Amino acid sequence: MNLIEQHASFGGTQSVFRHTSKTLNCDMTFGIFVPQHAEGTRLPVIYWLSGLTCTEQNFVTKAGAQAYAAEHGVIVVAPDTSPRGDDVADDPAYDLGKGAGFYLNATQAPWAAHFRMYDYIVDELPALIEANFPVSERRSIMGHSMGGHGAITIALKNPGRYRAVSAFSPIVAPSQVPWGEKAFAAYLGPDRETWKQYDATALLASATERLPILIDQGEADNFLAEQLKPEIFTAEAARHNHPVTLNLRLGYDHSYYFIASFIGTHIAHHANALKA
Ligand SMILES: N[C@@H](CCC(=O)N[C@@H](CSC=O)C(=O)NCC(=O)O)C(=O)O
Repeated sequence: MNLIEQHASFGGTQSVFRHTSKTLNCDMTFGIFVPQHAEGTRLPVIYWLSGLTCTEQNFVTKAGAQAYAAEHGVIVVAPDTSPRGDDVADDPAYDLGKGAGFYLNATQAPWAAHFRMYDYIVDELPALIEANFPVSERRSIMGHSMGGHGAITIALKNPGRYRAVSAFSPIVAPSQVPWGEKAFAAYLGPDRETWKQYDATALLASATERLPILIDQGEADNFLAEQLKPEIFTAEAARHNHPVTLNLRLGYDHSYYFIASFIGTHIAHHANALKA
C-alpha cells in the first residue's frame, strides 16, 4: 500500500492510498478518514460507494463528511468506482466501463477480466482496511446513485455483515431503468434472471435480515423519474415488511451539494447503529 496524499482534517487525517488489487487485477486507490483517537482503540468503519464517473476524490473533497466522522468517532473509507489502468476495458460513454463498475462481478467479455467490484468491496477492501487501520469489526455501508445501488444490494446480500445501510438518490431497480439495463446487459449478458442477484428491488423478497434502509432523495433530481424511481422500491419493501425510510428533499438535485447537506444525518444514523 502506498500513501498518495494525507491532510490534517478536523483533528484527524484524510488520506488516499494506492494498492494492488488481486480481485480486480489492477492498482486501485481509496480514501480513508481516520478521526483522532486514543492509541490502541479500534473504531467502527463506514464504507462509502460513489456514483457514475467518480473516483475516491469526489466524496473526499465534496461531501464534507470529515467533520461528522470526527464528531462521531467513525472511520470512513471511500473506494474508487471501477478497476483502472490501460489494460482495463472501457467504453466512451460515462455510464459503462471505467467509473461505472456497478458493484457487481461481470461475467461477460471484455469486462470479466477486471470488473469484480462486488468481491472487491465485500471481501478484499475490508480485509485490507482491517489489516492496516485501527478499525473494529463494526462496519456499515452507504452510497450515492450507482453507489447507493451498491450499498443496498451488498447489505441485502450479506446479512449480519453491516450494522447500517443508507443511500442518497440510489438506483434501486436497475433491471427496470436505462442505466441498469445497459450496464447489466453488458456486464452480465442478456439473461435477465442473472440480473436479479444485483437488483435491490428483486433482492427484497429473499432478504433474510430486515436491516432498516435510510434513503434521501432530491425532489429536483434530473434523474429521478427516468433512472431512480424510488417508488418501485418502497412498494416492494412494503410488500415484504422491509423497513425503508425515504426522505424526499424539496428543491435538491443529484449533486454533491445535496449529499453535503444531509451527510451529517446519515453519519449520525450510522454512528448510532455502529455504537449500539
Ligand atoms: N456526466 C453525466 C452524469 C454523471 C453524474 O451525475 N454522476 C454523479 C453520479 S450519477 C449516478 O451514479 C456524480 O456523483 N458525479 C460526480 C460529481 O462530483 O458530481 C451527465 O452529464 O449526464
